Amino acid sequence: MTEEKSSFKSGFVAIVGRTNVGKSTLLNKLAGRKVAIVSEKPQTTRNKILCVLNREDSQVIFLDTPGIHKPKYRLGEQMVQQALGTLKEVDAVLFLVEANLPPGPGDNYIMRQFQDLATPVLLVINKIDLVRREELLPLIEQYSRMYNFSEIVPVSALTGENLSRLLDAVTGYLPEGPKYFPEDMVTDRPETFIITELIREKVLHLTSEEVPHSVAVVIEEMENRPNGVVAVRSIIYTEKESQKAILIGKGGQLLKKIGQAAREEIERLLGAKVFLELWVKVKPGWRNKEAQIRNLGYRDEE
Ligand SMILES: Nc1nc2c(ncn2[C@@H]2O[C@H](COP(=O)(O)OP(=O)(O)OP(=O)(O)O)[C@@H](O)[C@H]2O)c(=O)[nH]1
Repeated sequence: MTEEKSSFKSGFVAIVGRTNVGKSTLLNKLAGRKVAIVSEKPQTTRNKILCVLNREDSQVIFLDTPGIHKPKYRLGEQMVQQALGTLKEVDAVLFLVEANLPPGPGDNYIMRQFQDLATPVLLVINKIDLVRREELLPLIEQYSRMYNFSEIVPVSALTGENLSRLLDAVTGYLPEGPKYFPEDMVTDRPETFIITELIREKVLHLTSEEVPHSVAVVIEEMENRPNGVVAVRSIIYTEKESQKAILIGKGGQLLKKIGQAAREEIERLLGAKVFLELWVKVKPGWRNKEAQIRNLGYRDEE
């Protein structure tokens, strides 16, 4: 994890909205040429990282949560529950609607998922270039009667109007945190990268200075099991036997703690149950960079 000044903010933001509201257009415009990561792989039961937006003082990771949208076919209860779990755990939710249409059944369906949700929901009224100003106010009033939105931001994803205001608003809901992704990274496996970083972060938090910051984490295997569990096998490389012993701890206690803490966060990221297997190996001179390169080149059997 890159060291940042304490005021750096980062977090996860779920984007929801029915088809055609302009989700892709918005993301492309927000990311501009700075898009670091776009995952093309369709993932039906897992949260998909849509893009990672880097600003000077923040990093926003936008997630898609497929189970929230009005189902074209009957979604499994498990998938809906997972999606709702995601909404609970992200730092903010962006709910996209269209300025040129009144709230419809698709919008209502999504808003019903927000009931009892503590996460701030920002209403983004898109396509304001299609309506006159005086039409906007009644629409804003209509939506605010339907749900207690934390903020309402009218934008045009097409022209870019008000998008910087939207980003400022979103950043306001992010906690202080690390830069999860390097700015120049381009990969279609962002999850793999972030999982190694989460494990590494737990190692650093739960060990003393005797274990240097140069531990490397590699994902050996990642598999989506038919029961919806994502199985991850990961190796933590240390430089010396003594460091390995520290990491494992008495009776394996520390490694267990690291695994538990990392697993909870990986589950939050993927929106799925995770089975995490951690191994510690000694490899003198193993540099972190090599681990990253290896992870970026990671492939699964498909
Ligand atoms: N006038 C106008 N058109 C927009 C705006 N944003 C998106 N559109 C148009 O709306 C249509 C749908 O936009 P998309 O970005 O594909 O919508 P989406 O929500 O990603 O759609 P799905 O992928 O089907 O969920 C496209 O024709 C866009 O050009 C906007 O701010 N103003």
